[in-house]
This record gives sequence, C-alpha cells and structure tokens, in this order.
Amino acid sequence: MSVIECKDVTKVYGNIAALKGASFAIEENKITGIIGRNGAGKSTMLKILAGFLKETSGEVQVLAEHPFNNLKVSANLIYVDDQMSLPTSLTLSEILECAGGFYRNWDKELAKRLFDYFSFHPKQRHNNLSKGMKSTFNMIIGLAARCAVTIFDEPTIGMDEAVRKDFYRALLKDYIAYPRTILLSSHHLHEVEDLLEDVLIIKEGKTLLHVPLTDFKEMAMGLSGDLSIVNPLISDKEVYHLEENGIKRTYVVVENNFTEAELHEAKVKGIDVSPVSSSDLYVFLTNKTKGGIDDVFNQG
Ligand SMILES: Nc1ncnc2c1ncn2[C@@H]1O[C@H](COP(=O)(O)OP(=O)(O)OP(=O)(O)O)[C@@H](O)[C@H]1O
Repeated sequence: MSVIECKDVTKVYGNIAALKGASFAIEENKITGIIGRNGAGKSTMLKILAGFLKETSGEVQVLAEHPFNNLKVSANLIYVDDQMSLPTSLTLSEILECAGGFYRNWDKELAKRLFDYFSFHPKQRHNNLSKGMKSTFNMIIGLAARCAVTIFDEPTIGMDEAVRKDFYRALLKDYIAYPRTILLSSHHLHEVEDLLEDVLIIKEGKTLLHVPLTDFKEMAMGLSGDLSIVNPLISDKEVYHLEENGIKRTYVVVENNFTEAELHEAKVKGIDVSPVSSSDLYVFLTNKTKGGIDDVFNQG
C-alpha cells in the first residue's frame, strides 16, 4: 500500500522552479533514501510531504490526505531537520516531556535512554547546543516519536563520525522493532546505503529514478579499453558516463543488460569489465554537465 503519492508535483519560489514535475509513490513500512545533489529539490519535496509548504501544482497525498495544514498528517508524521523549531524557553527535558504529549506513540523510555547515552544535560537549552548536538537531540525526538511517517532531512549535519554511526544504528534497530515509513534524505548515498530498501534520486526538481537499492547496485557496468573496440559493444546500451583516458582509451559506464556471451566477447577482446559502485553511479547520473572540475582549470 502506498502511504505517499505524488503526481507531477511542482513548486515555484518566485522565479525559481525547485520542483518541475516530481512523481513517485512510497510504500508503507519501508526506508527510502531521498538522494540528490545540492539544490535538487529534496527539502522542498519533503516539506511539501510534511505539510509545511504547499505545492504549486500537481497532486500530493500522504496517508490518503492532502498534507498542507492537515491535522491527521501532522499527528502522524514527523519532519526532522537541523532547523527544527523547538521552544527556546524550555529545557531539553521539558521539551521531551512536551513531545510525549504531542505524539501518541512516543516512547519515553527510548528518549530517556538516548538522552543519557549522548550525555545531554536535562537543564540545557536547545538554543545553546552545538550544531552536532542539536542534530542529535532532534534525532532523539524523531526516533522516539515513532510516527507512521518519519522524515529525516539530512539529519546528520554537524554530527561527528561516531555519532553518525550511532544514529544510523539506532535508526535501523528501532525501525526493525517498530516498522514505519521512513524517508531519509542525504547527498551521500554511500553513507546511508546500508540502511535503505529503496532509493529515490531527485535531479533538478524531477524524480530521476526510484528503485530497490539492490537493483540500483546492479544497474551499471564499467568498460574500459580501446575506444574502437568498446564502441560496438555498447551501441545498444544507455550510456551513463564516458571518460576519455588518453587518445584511444575510454572508460564508459553503461546500463547492465549484458548477456554472458557479450561479457565474454568483451573480455576476449581485451576490455576490462568491472562493476560500478552505487555511489559512483549516483554521481554519474546526477552530474549536471559532462566533464568535471578539471575542466574549470583547463580553460584558456
Ligand atoms: N524559500 C526559498 N525561496 C527561494 N528559493 C528557494 C527556497 N527554498 C529553496 N529554494 C531553491 O529551490 C531549489 C531547491 O532547494 P532545496 O532546498 O529543495 O534543495 P535540496 O535538494 O534540499 O538542496 P541541499 O541538498 O543543498 O539542501 C534551490 O535552487 C533553492 O535555492
């Protein structure tokens, strides 16, 4: 069953089109990674799902309701980012108490255990926390709320390496014990891929791809060797990336629908065939322009 459905969703801010017709459906009780480069439209999309922003056009349904200013959606959904606005007059322990009154599945014990584990002081105030500590505290609220739809928008901003690892572990453990629909946005596929069931890639305001992570991992193959030999081998395949290494050598990343016979032929002809990591493929698919940073320094 789909918990979230978007059809042709657009969002325009002044003269900037942040979303240009995004369509996808998210199934219940899955962890989906919302992955995309800076400015791709991830936060805009997630804020629309959370009901904080209204789409400019298109259809959005969360828990079978239109989310904007919707009480059913806000009672069953939590959106966690680094700008979560929490009452400045309350101490951290008072904030946790209030959250307990708001979210009906609130796990007080879990919140307390995480609070102690990360060494927060009950009398501290959210405003005075460091960047990483704010993210950690927000994550505690996001996990303990146990909302049917839980959105973490780049939740690890500012967290050090050890805390990040703890966060991902806590998320996975709690999800296994209490399955729910979790959306986790990140620029870094490699950092979150062990957690994800599905990956939804947003590029320039549109959904580029929405597939199980296992499929994504096998989607591409890299071939490197003599250009004149590689070219005929890939003539019927979609090319995701092309790199010229020297006058005749090329490295090309293409869709992986090779037959055993084709792979054998490539190897016999001296072509190196290698798998492509999901994070490399993600970078290739989301590159804005052909070429790379080196081109900036090779002008003139
Ligand atoms: N409130 C706003 N007013 C005007 N433009 C905005 C606003 N919020 C976002 N944008 C623009 O919309 C586009 C998408 O931004 P968004 O924050 O959704 O992307 P993102 O994928 O979350 O980016 P990042 O990974 O860098 O956080 C960008 O061009 C951004 O500058």
